[in-house]
Amino acid sequence: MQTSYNDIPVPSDGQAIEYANGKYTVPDHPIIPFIEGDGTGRDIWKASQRVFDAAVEKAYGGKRSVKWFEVLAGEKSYRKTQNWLPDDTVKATVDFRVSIKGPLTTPVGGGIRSLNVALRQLMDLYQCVRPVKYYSGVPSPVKSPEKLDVVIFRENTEDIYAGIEFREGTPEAAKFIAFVNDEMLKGTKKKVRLDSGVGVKPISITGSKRLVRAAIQYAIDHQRKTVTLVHKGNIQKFTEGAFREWGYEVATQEFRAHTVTERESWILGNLEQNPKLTPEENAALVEPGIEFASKEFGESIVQEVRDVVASIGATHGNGQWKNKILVNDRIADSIFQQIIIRPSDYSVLATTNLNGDYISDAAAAQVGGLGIAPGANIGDGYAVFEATHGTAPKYADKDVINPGSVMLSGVMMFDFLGWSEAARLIESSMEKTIQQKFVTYDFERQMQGATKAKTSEFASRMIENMG
Ligand SMILES: NC(=O)C1=CN([C@@H]2O[C@H](COP(=O)(O)OP(=O)(O)OC[C@H]3O[C@@H](n4cnc5c(N)ncnc54)[C@H](OP(=O)(O)O)[C@@H]3O)[C@@H](O)[C@H]2O)C=CC1
Ligand SMILES: O=C(O)CCC(=O)C(=O)O
Ligand SMILES: [Mg+2]
Repeated sequence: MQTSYNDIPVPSDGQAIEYANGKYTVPDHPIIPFIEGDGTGRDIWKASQRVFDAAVEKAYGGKRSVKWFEVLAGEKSYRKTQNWLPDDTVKATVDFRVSIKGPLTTPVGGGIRSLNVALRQLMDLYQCVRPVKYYSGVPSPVKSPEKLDVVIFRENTEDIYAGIEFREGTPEAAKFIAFVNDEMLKGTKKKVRLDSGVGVKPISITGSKRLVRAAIQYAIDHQRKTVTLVHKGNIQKFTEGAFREWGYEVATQEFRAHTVTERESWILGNLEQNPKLTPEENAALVEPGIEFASKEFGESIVQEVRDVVASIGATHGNGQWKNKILVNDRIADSIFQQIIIRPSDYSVLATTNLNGDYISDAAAAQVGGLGIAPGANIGDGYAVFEATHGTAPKYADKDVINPGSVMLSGVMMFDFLGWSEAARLIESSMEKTIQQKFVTYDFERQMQGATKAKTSEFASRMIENMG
C-alpha cells in the first residue's frame, strides 16, 4: 500500500477495508476513496459528503467514521496531472476496495473514451447494479409509481462498451470492412457499405453467466420473485440471443432448486390443471400454432415437455414451482413498455450492457427522474458506487442540482459495508425532506406548492431532519 496516491497523502487515522474468501472486513474508520466528478459532480459531492458524515456521526456517535480520501479523475485530474485517469487512481480504488465517485464527462464523437467505462473494465466491476424504487412524496409522470420496484443488473464490461470501433474513412475501417466483405460474407448478398464506421459487439459466456449468476443470487438473498433476462435476441441472435440462452443455463444448471423458468411453469401448470394431459396436448398449449410448424419442431416441443416433467416434476410439480424464483425473458423493446404498464410483474432485470444503460434512465424517470437514481459497480472484492446520471453540465457549479442519486448510492455503499443504521438515516431524512416539499428544481417543477431548494440547502435540511 502506498502512503500517497497522485501526491495526495492517504489519511493516517484510518484503515483499509479488507477482503478474503468472499467477505469484506470493514474497520470502524475505513479509508474510502472518492472521485468528486466533473460538472455538477462538484456540488453534488460537497452536499453528499456532509450528509454521509452527519448520518455516520448520528448513527455511531464517533465510534465509526469514514476517512474520505480524494483520488483524481476527469477534468480535475487532467488539470493537475495531464492525465484523465491516472494509474494511482485505479491503484487506490483497488487497494482500498470500496469507493464512491461522481459522474465524469465523456465527449460524443471524438476525444477521450469514457473514463467511467474504463474504470469498470480495468477493475473488472462486472455488475452494474441499479435499484429503482419509489420514495414517497417524489413527483412522478406515472399514476402508480410505487408499483415499480426493480433492481437492474447490467453487464458492465463488454458489449459495444468494449470500445472496438473504427472510424469511417480510416485504413483500419477499410481493412476491417474488406475482411468482412471478402472473407466472412463471401458468397452471400450481404455487404458492409464501404463508407461505414464499424464496431464490434462481444458478448461472452463468461461475462453473461457471471452477471446472471449475480442477479439470481441477489434474488435469492433478497426474496425477490422473478429474474427477467432482457435482450434483443430476436435480431442479434449470437450476442443478445446467446445472453438469453446462457442466462437460462445458469438458472437451470446452477440454481435448479431455487428456480423455475417461465416455460417450465407453463408445462407444470398445464399438468396441474389437467393431470390427464398428454405431452402432445401440453406442447400445443405451450407453443400455440405448433400444428403448422415443421414435424421436427413439433417433436422438439413434445420432448421438452417430457424432459421438464421427468427432470423437475417431483421437485417443482404440484404447485411447488410457485415458490421458486421465476426466470423469464423479455425482448428489450418490450420491457420498456412492460415496466410502465405492468410494473409489479418485474423485480430483477438482468441485461446486456447497452440495454441496461437505456433501461436504467427510463426506469428512473418512472419513479421521479435521474435526481434519485443510485447505482453500484461491483466485482469480486471491489465496489465503486456511482449515480446513474451524468455530469448535467448546464447546471455545473450553480448549486441547484439534485444530489439524491449520489446520496442514495451512499446508502447502497453503507448497506454494503454493513452500516445499515447510517443508510436508513440518509434514506429516511431524504424522504422526510421531500415530503416537506423542500426539493431541488427537478422535483419542484413537477410539484404543487413546493419550495425550490439549492443543492446545499437540501443537504442541510436532510441533516436537520436526522433529528
Ligand atoms: N457514470 C457517469 O459518470 C456518467 C457520465 N455521463 C456523462 O455525462 C455527460 C452529460 O451527459 P447527459 O447526456 O447530459 O446526461 P446527464 O445524465 O448528465 O443529464 C441529462 C439530464 O438529466 C437530468 N439530470 C441529470 N442528473 C440530474 C440530477 N442529479 N438531478 C436532476 N436532474 C438530473 C437533467 O435534466 P433537465 O435538463 O431536464 O433538468 C439533465 O439535463 C456526458 O459527458 C456523459 O457521457 C453520462 C451518464 C453517466
Ligand atoms: O461513461 C459515460 O460517459 C456514460 C455512461 C453511462 O451512461 C452509464 O453508465 O449509465
Ligand atoms: Mg447511462
